[in-house]
Order: sequence, then structure tokens, then C-alpha cells
Amino acid sequence: MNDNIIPHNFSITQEQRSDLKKHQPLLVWFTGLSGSGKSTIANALEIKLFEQGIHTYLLDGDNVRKGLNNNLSFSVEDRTENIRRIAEVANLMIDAGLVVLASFVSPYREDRENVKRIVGYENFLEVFVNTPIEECERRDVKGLYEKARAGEIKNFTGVNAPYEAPMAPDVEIDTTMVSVEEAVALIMTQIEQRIKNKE
Ligand SMILES: Nc1ncnc2c1ncn2[C@@H]1O[C@H](COP(=O)(O)OS(=O)(=O)O)[C@@H](OP(=O)(O)O)[C@H]1O
Ligand SMILES: Nc1ncnc2c1ncn2[C@@H]1O[C@H](COP(=O)(O)OP(=O)(O)O)[C@@H](O)[C@H]1O
Repeated sequence: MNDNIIPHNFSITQEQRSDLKKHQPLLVWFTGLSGSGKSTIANALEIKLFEQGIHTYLLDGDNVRKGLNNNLSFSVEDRTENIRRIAEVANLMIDAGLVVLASFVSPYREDRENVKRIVGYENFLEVFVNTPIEECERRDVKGLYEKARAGEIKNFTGVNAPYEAPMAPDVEIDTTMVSVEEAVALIMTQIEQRIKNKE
């Protein structure tokens, strides 16, 4: 911490930005194994929100690990730093008034707790995409499980690195039981209660 950094009090508030957008901001945090369905559901959810005139942004590996966080590995420390930076970015986007969708494995409970602390509990909705690892591995969307089993990836979540499941997620989805459309509908119900359209 640098004690010589003194924040400037800007005139336009978060509330004014929300008034303009006619809805509250929110962070919808997707956590789950690789291949569980986080990105697929987040993408379908963003389409639905967009169609309803909600101002959104989707954060995921492509726009974060290939840019802002391209210096981070999958060690425990780097995953923690990955999630911390994402939370800080999401916090700025919340200040801007957006409904932010974040799709990250985020396997450590403490890291997810830290996200809640950074953005505020009232701004956080946790979606646990709880697809059994057997199904994620069967899908093997990116061929990474095969590589991990072959010993080519040394700390792959679910194979040789842990995944700590959320204790009390706001929404829990097993994609072997629930379609993408059903998952979106479940999450939408929760979002609608939280962002109270001001129109
Ligand atoms: N070691 C290891 N463990 C888990 N995942 C790995 C690993 N190496 C690469 N990948 C690919 O990177 C995506 C996960 O990145 P995240 O930023 O979401 O991970 S984390 O939250 O920092 O744990 C994840 O993407 P998704 O499949 O979209 O979840 C993987 O495709
Ligand atoms: N009900 C479902 N919900 C989400 N994805 C599903 C579902 N059924 C099958 N899938 C498939 O599972 C894969 C999930 O991949 P992806 O969304 O990239 O997962 P993640 O982002 O968690 O790594 C996709 O190929 C998707 O088409």
C-alpha cells in the first residue's frame, strides 16, 4: 500500500451511472471445472441480458489470460493473483454500472471469498457449474484432460490440482441434468431479483 495515493472525489457517482442504465450493477461469477459449461452458459446468458437492454461485459480466459494476466501461470500463487486482478477489474466495471459475467475455474474457496470482499457481497452472485469430472473429461473440449492424464500438464484442476466446491452457491447447475436454456433461466431469476430495473 502506498500512503501517498489519495483518491480524487469525482463528481459522477455509481448510483448516477446506474440511474442512466436503469438497472443495478452485479457480478455473476461462474466457477467450475474446465469443460463444465461455464463459458457456454455465460455466453447464452449475456445474449439474454443484452436482448433485455441490460449493459453487460463478459470476462473470461480469452480476454484476461491472453491480455492483462498473460504473465500468470497455473501455480496456486498465480491463480490467486489471476482471480484478484479479475475481481479488481470487475469492481471497476461494477462502478461503471455493468452486469459483469466472469467465467473462471477459480478452484480455491479463499480466492472466491476475496472476490466477494473486493466487489462487496451485495454485488456478487455465485454460479457453481457442478458438472461431474467424468463428463468434463468425456467432452474434453480443448484436449487438455488427455494431456493432463498423459502427464503433459502438471497442475490441471480436477486431475492433479484441487477444486474446492462452493459451500453455498446462489445457483448450482449440473449440465448433465440441465440444458443451457434451463441454466440461463435459473440464473436470470436470481439476477432479476438483484438488479431491479429502475424503469
Ligand atoms: N493447469 C490448468 N488447470 C486448469 N485449467 C487450465 C490449466 N492449464 C490451462 N488451462 C485452461 O485455462 C483455463 C482456466 O483458466 P482460469 O483463468 O479460469 O483458471 S484459474 O481460475 O486461474 O484457476 C481453462 O479454461 P476453461 O476450460 O474455459 O475453464 C483451461 O482451458
Ligand atoms: N447443458 C449444458 N450446458 C453447458 N454446456 C454444455 C451443456 N451440454 C453440453 N455442453 C457442452 O459442454 C461444453 C462446455 O464447454 P465450455 O463452455 O467451454 O466449458 P468451460 O467454460 O467450463 O470450460 C461445450 O462444448 C458445450 O456445448
